[in-house]
Amino acid sequence: MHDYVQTPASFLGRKLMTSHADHLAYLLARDIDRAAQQDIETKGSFHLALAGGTSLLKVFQMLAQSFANLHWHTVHVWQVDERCVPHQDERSNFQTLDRELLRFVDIPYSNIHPMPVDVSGSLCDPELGGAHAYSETIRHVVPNSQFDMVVLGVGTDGHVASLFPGSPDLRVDSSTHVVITNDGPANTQRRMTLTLPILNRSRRVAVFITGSHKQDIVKRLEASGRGQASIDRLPVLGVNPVNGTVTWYMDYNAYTGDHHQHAFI
Ligand SMILES: O=C1O[C@H](COP(=O)(O)O)[C@@H](O)[C@H](O)[C@H]1O
Repeated sequence: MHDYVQTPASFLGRKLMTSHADHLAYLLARDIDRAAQQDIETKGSFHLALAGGTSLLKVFQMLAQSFANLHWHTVHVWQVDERCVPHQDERSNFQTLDRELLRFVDIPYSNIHPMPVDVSGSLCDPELGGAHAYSETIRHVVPNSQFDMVVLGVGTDGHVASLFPGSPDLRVDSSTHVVITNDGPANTQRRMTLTLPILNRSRRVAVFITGSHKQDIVKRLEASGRGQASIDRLPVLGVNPVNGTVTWYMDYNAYTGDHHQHAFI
């Protein structure tokens, strides 16, 4: 006897989409494709910022396999966050992005915007001003510094991009768009990351959460209050674009865990 669970259409007041992980990756890739087609038709370009982590691998692969016909030459790809490691390092988010997506699509080199974490072997050296440089590139290339779509993951501790619980970077002023952080757990090295103010300027945000190891964080988010104290504890709660949409994509394992069968309502 299967246990049927109906999932609601919203999570924390924003749209929720649930499915099995593979299908969910397809749905998100399809939504990126649709948004890109719409924006390319109306304004001629599409600025897409992509997070790192393992959950998004399936989405990158899906985009490469099923949506390679998108007009990639008018798409700009940006990074949400990056570890301060060389691009050849397997921990590099850019390496993953390139390996799983960029090398398979027809995107011009000049439309790819890796975070400058490795400048001639100097990794996130504050003297070299990499965070400022990335912020300036965004300001010059992205109209109104407003990404058309940002795709995020969530850590089991509630971190989003490379903004970790308790980080002072969760309280930066609205003009600070890119920072170097060193606030993660002991085993995470320094990183470069977009901040909440620029994420919250985006026109569309997708948050992709899969796997039963994310069940606890989903429950904590659901039970949490709002306000700065909650954001300090669970940074993803700070993603709340005033003029943009947020869609949560959660697979059944992350959302309802042990139940076997599910249905949309
Ligand atoms: O460290 C990071 O973690 C989050 C979540 O990653 P996942 O492996 O659990 O999918 C990710 O969104 C972030 O960009 C990344 O740098």
